[in-house]
Amino acid sequence: MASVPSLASTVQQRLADALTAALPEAGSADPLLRRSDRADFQANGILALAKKLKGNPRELATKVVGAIPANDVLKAIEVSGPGFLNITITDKAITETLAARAADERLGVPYKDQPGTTVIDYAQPNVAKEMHVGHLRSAVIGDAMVKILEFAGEKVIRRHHIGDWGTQFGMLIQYLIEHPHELDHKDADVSGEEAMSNLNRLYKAARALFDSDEEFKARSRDRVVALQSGDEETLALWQRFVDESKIYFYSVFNKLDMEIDDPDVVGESGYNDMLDETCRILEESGVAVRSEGALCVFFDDVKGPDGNPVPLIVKKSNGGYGYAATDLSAIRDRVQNLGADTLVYVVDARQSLHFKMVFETARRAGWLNDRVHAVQLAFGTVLGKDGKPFKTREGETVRLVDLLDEAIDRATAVVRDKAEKVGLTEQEIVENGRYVGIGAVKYADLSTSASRDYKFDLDQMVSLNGDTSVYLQYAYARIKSIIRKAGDTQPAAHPELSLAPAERALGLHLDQFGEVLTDVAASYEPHKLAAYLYQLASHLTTFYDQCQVISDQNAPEVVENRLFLVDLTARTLHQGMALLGIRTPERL
Ligand SMILES: NC(=[NH2+])NCCC[C@H](N)C(=O)O
Repeated sequence: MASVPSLASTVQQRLADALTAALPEAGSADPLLRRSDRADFQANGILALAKKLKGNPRELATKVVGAIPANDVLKAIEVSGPGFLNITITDKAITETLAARAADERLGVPYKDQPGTTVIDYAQPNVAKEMHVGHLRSAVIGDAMVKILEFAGEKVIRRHHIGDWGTQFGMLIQYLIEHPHELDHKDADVSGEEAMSNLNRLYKAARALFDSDEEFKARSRDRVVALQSGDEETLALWQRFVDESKIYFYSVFNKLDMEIDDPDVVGESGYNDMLDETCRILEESGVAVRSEGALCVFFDDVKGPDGNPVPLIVKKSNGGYGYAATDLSAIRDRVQNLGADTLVYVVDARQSLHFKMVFETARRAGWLNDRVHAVQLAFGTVLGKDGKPFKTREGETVRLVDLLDEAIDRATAVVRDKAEKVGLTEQEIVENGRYVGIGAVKYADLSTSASRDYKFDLDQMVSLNGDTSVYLQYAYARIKSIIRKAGDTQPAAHPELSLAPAERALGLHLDQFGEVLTDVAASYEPHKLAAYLYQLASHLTTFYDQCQVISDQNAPEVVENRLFLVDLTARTLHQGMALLGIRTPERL
């Protein structure tokens, strides 16, 4: 089905046409249309135009209004104040537009004008290490962006750039060689928890030995050399660490109700074969230069506290490669082999300097250019209730799984509280508890601008009132229960009916869904979608206060039109939440 133009864009177009007709000397001026409290929309563009044309704004405004041909979208246009236009839409146009949206399975949301290929780098934990709240943010924000971009028609390739390479593996592998049963499982289907606790135990033991035993340290260093030179036995053991960690990662992602496909997990090690060439190209083109034995890229605007330039080191003086060489190789791969024209990195803001230097280096090398660009969707730190970086009382990093389990427990209690009234089975309580708990965690993250730090506060997250996912999930379930009561039929719209103020407000908000999604797909700001959905639920609440849906007092077509409105609201909520990666249970 074709996309449905929003009423705002229809009005904008009519005003722009009238502007050109009435004031040809204005060229193509923007009427600057905004939603407004005084009417449905307000256009402020004539003020600026009057200044430019040295005319009287009210006179110009009157002229523009006179040039609008008769139509059944605009009910009233008033010139007000110094030369604003207050615009009211007809009820008929609102209902007809909504009916067109309802008839489309995409709710009339347009596809991107020129879809391209985006490679998005997100959900990138580190092998043999616990996942923490920072990994949660990357996963949650990244997953939402993947869904939003795909919905917009973009081709999206996911890359989970896990930390699976580095000198620490020498120590781990050497320890495993000397204690060969440390990663053995009791039975074949080992749980993620068990896998991680094995890795943790091994890591701690290896670390302790490494720090206390010089001979083990030496053997570990030799092991790094063996790993880097591709020794088969060493690589096979390294692979065991990766596989064991994946069992754990996948169990966490599964708990997060997130799909991660194994072929999309291309960790740092996946670029090993490219590192030499990447450095050779950079050196030969003069982008990178030798400095104190290391291969470096310098930037005019990157200096340390002492005023000396801080370079990006692509190859260390001992010949080793680091994080930067890998990321530069990944850019080449993503652009040249995967055909990306956009690269998105959902990574902690604390790595912003790294990405700034990596992107600039890639531009100098020509891998990024006018046609191919890269952005870091940088996110802030997760704070505890006290406003300090999130730590346990003992000062340790909080384990992600513990948090998720606690969120699910709290949410299950909330669901259970109301379960009897709704008539939920035990199985539904458990399932809904998961959806509400995981939804709460995701929504808390997605409803604040990613660049800001946010407080991880479970009490607030599962609160039934306020800007939370449960509030939205209840709004959805309530509509579903009304629709079930009405007999579960597909309600039709009645454009001939006049609308109450709360119906118009709800309707006009519903009409903005596509615009919001287009904006979010372009700006990488999923919090705008969360804000839109919260406002939608708030409009719905006002609507319930002011308008009865099913009532003997209402004519049957009023009932049906209201059912139509709430049904479209439910579909919009469902679609919007799904794009944020959050489920909306039918009964709650
Ligand atoms: N291409 C990248 N560097 N992606 C980000 C990787 C994040 C890294 N594994 C971390 O835990 O901090």
